[in-house]
Amino acid sequence: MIDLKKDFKILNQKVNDEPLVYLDNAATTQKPQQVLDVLTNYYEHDNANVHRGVHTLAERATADYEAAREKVRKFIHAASTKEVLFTRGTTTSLNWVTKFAEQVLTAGDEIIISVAEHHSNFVPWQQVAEKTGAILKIVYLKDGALDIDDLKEKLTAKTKFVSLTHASNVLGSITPIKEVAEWVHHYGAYFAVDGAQSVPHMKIDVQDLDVDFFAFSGHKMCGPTGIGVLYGKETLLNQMNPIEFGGEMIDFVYESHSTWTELPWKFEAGTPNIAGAIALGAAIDYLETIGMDNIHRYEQELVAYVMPKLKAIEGLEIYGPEAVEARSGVIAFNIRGLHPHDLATALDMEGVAVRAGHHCAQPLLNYLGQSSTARASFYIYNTKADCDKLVDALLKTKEFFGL
Ligand SMILES: Cc1ncc(COP(=O)(O)O)c(CN[C@@H](CS)C(=O)O)c1O
Repeated sequence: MIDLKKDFKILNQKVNDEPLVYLDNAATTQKPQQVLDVLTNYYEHDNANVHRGVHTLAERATADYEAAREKVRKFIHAASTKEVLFTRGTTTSLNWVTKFAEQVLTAGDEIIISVAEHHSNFVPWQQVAEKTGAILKIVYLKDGALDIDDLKEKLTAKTKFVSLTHASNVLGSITPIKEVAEWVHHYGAYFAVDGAQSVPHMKIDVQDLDVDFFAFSGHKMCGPTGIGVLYGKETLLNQMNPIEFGGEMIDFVYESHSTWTELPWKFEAGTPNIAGAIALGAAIDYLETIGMDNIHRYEQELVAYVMPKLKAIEGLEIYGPEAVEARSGVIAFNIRGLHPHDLATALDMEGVAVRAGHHCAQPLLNYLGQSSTARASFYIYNTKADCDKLVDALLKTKEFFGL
């Protein structure tokens, strides 16, 4: 991978007099100049509301907005732009899926999620189970990843929804979505996938995976915050009631009732995040220039490089699958005798930015017997020198605390 840092001015700064080493990409990624320029250019030259005006700027803004939707469609290989809904991000997308679940679930139906889910794919399902009387079943782990046998055992004729993360934001484990989809559909259930930590890092083909819903966030893939996507099969989105009501999503408003417009706009009430969507399109262009397979391969190279060095640090415990090829670029770890927050603070003193906490995955941390961990997460602009700086800063931290 060529050194991409030149596209990311933000990375060219010192933190505590040390060069910044940004390793918190699972939280949010940095934005290349190419994306920032598109965002600025939109506001400087094309800004207007979409689908509502015939004047030139409105036509240009609408064309740019819908071109971004087409870029998303192509990026995830959806069959139609009708299946690409712009949302605020993964959390909103998954909440929308549970609104559809509320429509179709009845008491006694079963929902399956895993213990490794992010809160945005855990709490909404708790809520919909409570509202509908459906039963929420949890699948557990084996060797640091989803236990497929446990999933198969828990699938029954009563299973109506399965919702799983494609890649864990803590374990770095990657779930075999295509295999799971076959099992889920064999039982006649719907399958939703949380793609927040997979879409930025690997090629996604929603038709090949045969998922019913797929959610992801723009800010985790070089795009701005506030824009995300919910992919849904057209047949299901046509059955789904609108989530928000108002302008744009209507066909006709009578005094007595209203009718809805066609997909995808049925789900886009009000003025959308026009600039965010257009900038997400620019982020997709940027990532496609590098190539998603190249990105996945490069991240696995970094993980393969750093893992032995981390494992050689006495007292450092790593969570997640052993095999590098079963992992994304997320590595959660703890050092015996050191609170993760103290560890992350000490690393920050060395210019190294990692996350510490429960990573919005408290059921998982509890299952691991931990209240919190530190977490390093790599992306396209990280280098082996960044890996070496992480290891060096960890050793200095251990020395500082006399561990
Ligand atoms: C697997 C997974 N699923 C959903 C989300 C939510 O994404 P939003 O863009 O915030 O809606 C995230 C975001 N995880 C961040 C913030 S907690 C992390 O540091 O791990 C995620 O990792």
